[in-house]
Amino acid sequence: MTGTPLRVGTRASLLARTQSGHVADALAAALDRDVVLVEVTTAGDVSAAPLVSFGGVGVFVSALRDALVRGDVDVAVHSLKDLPTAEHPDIALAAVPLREDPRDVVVARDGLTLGELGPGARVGTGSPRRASQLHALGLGFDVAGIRGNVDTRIRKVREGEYEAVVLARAGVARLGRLDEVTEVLDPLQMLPAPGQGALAIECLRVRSDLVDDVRQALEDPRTRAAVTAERVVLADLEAGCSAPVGALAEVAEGDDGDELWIRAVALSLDGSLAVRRSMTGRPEDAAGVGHRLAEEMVVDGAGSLLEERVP
Ligand SMILES: NCc1[nH]cc(CCC(=O)O)c1CC(=O)O
Repeated sequence: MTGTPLRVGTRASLLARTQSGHVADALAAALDRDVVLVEVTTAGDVSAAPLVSFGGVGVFVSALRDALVRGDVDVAVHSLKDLPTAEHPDIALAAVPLREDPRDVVVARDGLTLGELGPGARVGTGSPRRASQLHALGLGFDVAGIRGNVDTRIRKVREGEYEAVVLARAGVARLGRLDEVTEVLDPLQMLPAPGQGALAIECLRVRSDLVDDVRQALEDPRTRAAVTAERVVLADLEAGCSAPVGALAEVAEGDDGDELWIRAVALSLDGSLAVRRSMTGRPEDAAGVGHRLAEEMVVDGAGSLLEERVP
């Protein structure tokens, strides 16, 4: 290996460093180059305030993007679900690697499942999407906000502060903590966040050779199609609706080539109202499928879920 090392920017958390480390190894092998990880601290890592209080989804992402734009790093690795749906003018989503299992999981006391927890059980999540779907189960959970990394959240169950927490399986898996999981949630009951379990590898658009190399090295076209459809649904619903949204698309071989299947839900915060829809289409038309699905959901009332039910 020769030349200057490729600088891969990562958040400093253990989860981020673990997933970025895998990306760095894969890039080093595919490009036959030295690769170094560069840690970038983000507002989301520093503040313990609820995420919604300081600008929502973009907080984990902007510091890494700033480092790309400044030229401090060549490549940035994010959890794709943390990316804002709007494209950045100067930054390309160079690659979407094969995603992990996108489902949510439960870590509950005494090995319990959600169905085995009693009414009034205190279940921790900081995500409106998870909170509303927990309420929608109708089990009377006391859904309470929680912050902190995966480790902290699991510890809060151990220490009795919460009877259960809901987490992304992908994050728990990347940290090697799957033995703590007491239930893997069926997407029928808990649709994951759009892009959950997938990584986003970004580079500056002007560095088109690097964009090509990174795509060649890491891209999984089926994951790209799936997350494209999911994120289009989110973007379209965000335009006319601030309700929590879950979406999960899968691409599988059909009789006539690959087929994309997507399910999505938008809910009122208290979970009492939900619009659920699914659709199939071709992976090449992933964005089109997402647009049509969102349109059907709006016709079904997704846009007015929150306005009518402000608590
Ligand atoms: N919200 C923060 C966040 N961003 C990505 C993951 C997990 C990994 C992933 O979904 O790719 C998590 C933790 C969680 O939701 O449990």
